[in-house]
Amino acid sequence: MTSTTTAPTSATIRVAVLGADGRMGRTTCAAVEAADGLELVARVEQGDDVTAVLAAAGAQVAVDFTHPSATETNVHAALDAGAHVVVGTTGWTDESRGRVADHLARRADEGLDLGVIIAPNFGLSAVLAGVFAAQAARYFESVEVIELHHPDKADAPSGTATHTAHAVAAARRAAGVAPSPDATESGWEARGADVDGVRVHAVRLRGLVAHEEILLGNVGEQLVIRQDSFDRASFMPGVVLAVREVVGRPGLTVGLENVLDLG
Ligand SMILES: NC(=O)C1=CN([C@@H]2O[C@H](COP(=O)(O)OP(=O)(O)OC[C@H]3O[C@@H](n4cnc5c(N)ncnc54)[C@H](OP(=O)(O)O)[C@@H]3O)[C@@H](O)[C@H]2O)C=CC1
Ligand SMILES: O=C(O)C1=N[C@H](C(=O)O)C[C@H](O)C1
Repeated sequence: MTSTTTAPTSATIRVAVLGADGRMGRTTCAAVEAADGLELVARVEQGDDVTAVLAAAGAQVAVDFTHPSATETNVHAALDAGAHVVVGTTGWTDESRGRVADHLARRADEGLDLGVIIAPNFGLSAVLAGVFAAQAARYFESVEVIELHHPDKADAPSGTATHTAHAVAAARRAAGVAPSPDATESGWEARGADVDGVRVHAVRLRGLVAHEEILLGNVGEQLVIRQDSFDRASFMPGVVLAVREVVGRPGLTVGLENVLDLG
């Protein structure tokens, strides 16, 4: 059931959380309530009319931690309500991001400069791991990505690993590096997903939260870049930062590294 509060106070950013009953939603609601200058005005759940709830609550920023099948619809509904959006949910493609960019452009034409930040990972260790991997990628003959998660996760490979693989692939293309060598002739199902030419392996294991390794190899040497989120609290500084930033950052931003000026 949706709950809202009314009566805006001037200096605060009014925040709605979509997927409020989920693992990330619950943690985000608590982080928003604890953060200076943020006020939690709506907890939105499956079946709610997102545009109506956000408008009634006077939400300035919607934070989406729902499901890959729902997140794009939620973002359009939030933009219809005149809210900026911070998205942590995975499952985005060039096409769905393009439709959000078009929606933002239409709102800007109507005189409303809104921002959307889509970040596959809000954890600093994961953001830095992706940036470091992209920096290192051109210097190694081989690169593969392993992501490891709790077994209740809906999607594979993870949004973070997909984002990392694209960044690594782009860096290697820009530097003219050849594809990773691979003499595999059979058993391709054991070699992981092909994401932009980079092999990505997904592990699901009880006890894990969210973890990523980028393996880079040359003759006689290996570099392993690894990050671990042991607790969902690790995502919260990034979420709070994105909420504060998005109100002054019109248009679409993809990846927290760009908010942190690491991109
Ligand atoms: N960017 C980041 O740093 C992180 C991103 N994630 C991503 O966030 C997403 C959510 O993860 P997690 O919290 O673990 O998942 P959960 O399944 O724990 O929570 C998802 C919540 O969203 C609800 N929901 C589903 N569809 C809708 C909808 N259409 N409108 C509103 N609410 C909806 C679910 O309700 P119900 O149970 O009724 O279906 C549930 O309460 C995933 O895509 C995950 O990969 C996770 C961690 C960090
Ligand atoms: O589902 C999760 O838990 C996580 N999802 C995101 C992803 O798919 O990359 C971020 C983090 O890895 C946790």
